[in-house]
Amino acid sequence: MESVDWSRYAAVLFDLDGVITPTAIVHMAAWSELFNGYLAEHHPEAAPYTDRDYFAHVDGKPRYDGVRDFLASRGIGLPEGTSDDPGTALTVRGLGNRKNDAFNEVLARDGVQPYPGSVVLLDHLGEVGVPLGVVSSSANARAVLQAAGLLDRFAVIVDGNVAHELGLAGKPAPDTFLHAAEALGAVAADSVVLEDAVSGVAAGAAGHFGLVVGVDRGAGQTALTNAGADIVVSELGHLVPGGEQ
Ligand SMILES: O=P(O)(O)OC[C@H]1O[C@@H](O)[C@H](O)[C@@H](O)[C@@H]1O
Repeated sequence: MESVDWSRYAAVLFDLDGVITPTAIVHMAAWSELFNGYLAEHHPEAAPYTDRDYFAHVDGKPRYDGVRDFLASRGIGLPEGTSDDPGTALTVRGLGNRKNDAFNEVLARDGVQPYPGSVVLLDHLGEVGVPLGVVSSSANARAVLQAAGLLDRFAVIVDGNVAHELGLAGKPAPDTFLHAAEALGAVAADSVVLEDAVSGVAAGAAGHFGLVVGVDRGAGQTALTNAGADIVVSELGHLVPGGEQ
């Protein structure tokens, strides 16, 4: 794997969960608990939810889109409900909120340690002086960055709340990435996207970013390449000069 000459770029945009922090694993566990509990109780005839469903229907998308898209894969449609539905409500938003409670319990209990290789890359980019942004579908992105001690590394954070307030379409649409690049004073062609989810890589490709890096944490090299990744790595430290071994 060749390292990247980061000084060529005007902005670098990171997805968070699964790219900077291993919190994709926490999301995956919370989703599995939610969907398997729901299916067992209400649709025992349906095929159980697996990690394959996560990568195909949920990974990288805004919370309620993930609920809706997974349920649709089993032919199930629920009323949308409202964002303040309790976790017991049998609505798209109620189920999403139930999962969010489980995610936040684990976050409070275990804290977050970033991937060491991702910190190596962030340190290097800090030295190069490229403006950095986080573009995450998660409404919990700030809390996760804070817990990881990395909140101050990023000049711009476009999370699930910002997207909602500004009415930006979620990944796989490119809108949140384009907004972050613009906020950093850069155009897409001079900016880099780093993503572990097929939906996020597809968003980077749709936005015609200068470099789309797929980070394979389980989605698979082929799936990320097919979604539009220019290169795929397993570890962000490999993208730092001298860090490719
Ligand atoms: O429910 P949240 O924290 O707003 O996050 C939404 C999504 O955020 C993405 O970053 C994760 O990859 C998904 O697993 C998660 O479902």
